[in-house]
Amino acid sequence: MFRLLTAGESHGKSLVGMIEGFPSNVAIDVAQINKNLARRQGGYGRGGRMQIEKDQVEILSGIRGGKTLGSPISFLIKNKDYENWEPYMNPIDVDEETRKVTQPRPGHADLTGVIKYGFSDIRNVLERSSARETAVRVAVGSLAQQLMEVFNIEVHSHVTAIGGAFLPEKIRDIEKIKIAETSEVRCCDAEIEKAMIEEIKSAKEKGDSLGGIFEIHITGVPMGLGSYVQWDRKLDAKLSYALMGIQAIKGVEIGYGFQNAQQEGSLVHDEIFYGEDQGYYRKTNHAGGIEGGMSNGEDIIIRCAMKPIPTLYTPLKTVDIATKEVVLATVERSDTCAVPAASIVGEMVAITVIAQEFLRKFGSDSLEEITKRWKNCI
Ligand SMILES: Cc1cc2nc3c(=O)[nH]c(=O)nc-3n(C[C@H](O)[C@H](O)[C@H](O)COP(=O)(O)O)c2cc1C
Ligand SMILES: C=C(O[C@@H]1CC(C(=O)O)=C[C@@H](OP(=O)(O)O)[C@H]1O)C(=O)O
Repeated sequence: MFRLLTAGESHGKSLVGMIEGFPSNVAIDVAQINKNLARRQGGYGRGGRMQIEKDQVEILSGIRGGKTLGSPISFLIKNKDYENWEPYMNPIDVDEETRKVTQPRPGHADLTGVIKYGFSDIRNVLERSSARETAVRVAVGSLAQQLMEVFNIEVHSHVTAIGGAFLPEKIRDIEKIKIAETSEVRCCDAEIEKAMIEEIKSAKEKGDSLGGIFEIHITGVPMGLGSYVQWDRKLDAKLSYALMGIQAIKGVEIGYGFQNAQQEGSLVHDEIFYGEDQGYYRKTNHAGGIEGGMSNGEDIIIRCAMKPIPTLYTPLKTVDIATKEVVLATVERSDTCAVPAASIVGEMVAITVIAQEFLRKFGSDSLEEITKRWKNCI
């Protein structure tokens, strides 16, 4: 079981991550981390900031000669944009009155953040509440992903809805889902992809924004991660907690969660079969691979709903916190839609939870120890 902390302001010098409890002797490919960072920066609908940044991880500790040491892993991801923001973001010396932000954006952390922490400048809030922070969680997830790949556990995702454009069918063929990797909006259906892009174009023209839904599939997860014995050990609870922790995620569904609620049990529960070769198995997976708070050996399937981006180029009404006058909300440079980017964050956050629970079950000192215990169990 490992824990993680992230730090860093969006336009500060750097983002920082620290992981404690990651096992030793795991081979780490930095190129794979950077590939995931690049995937998170992509997707149709992103704003100008992504033209400035080219996220790359710099490992500071915990890895030697390409293998983990079991000691805390720390790393940074530089913010290239800091050069442009240094006068406003220098940790020691800034002119607090220049470019003060006082017009809170509905839907963002701005208003409650300044009141909660006692600020007169919304910049003090938006810098940390920004989803720039998710780059760190993607880097952490990339380490978890590399550990899980040793045990044939893989994570994939695809975007199933953007605004009013959505995939009408539920796709359960992982090879089809992988096609999303080549799509600008990470959708695996060419027609729906076109409709999604049109939705984003039209929102952008209007100065509006969009949300959507993405789906995560995790394959190869053995039976028994998580537990039914205590509420806070349930795998579905842990996954939803972590995924809800991603900025703008407002709904998490396991399997056919909401649709199951509208059907009779006989149509919902996945019948149990046994075969000499595969052991226990199911012919359906309405449960999304989790029963009783434990992985049941089927693919884990999770959907996440993302609300529309709060910053609007055609802004909504708000109240200026300095004058208390009704004004239009601040327009910070912004994405129009970041559902494709969020799907990468979702993948990496989900695989982090799976890795944590995997280590809880199979031990967490060295890769060799974990492998022995895993082999005894499968
Ligand atoms: C990948 C990603 C990119 C985002 N980009 C923006 C953006 O450009 N502008 C914005 O206002 N919000 C953006 N958001 C959403 C805000 O960060 C989020 O709505 C805000 O922090 C308030 O938190 P909440 O929505 O969880 O309540 C983004 C979220 C994600 C996951
Ligand atoms: C920087 C990232 O996303 C940012 C998330 C974000 C927000 O409010 O969440 C606002 C925007 O920041 P900026 O005003 O600097 O353009 C996005 O670009 C990123 O994903 O790396």
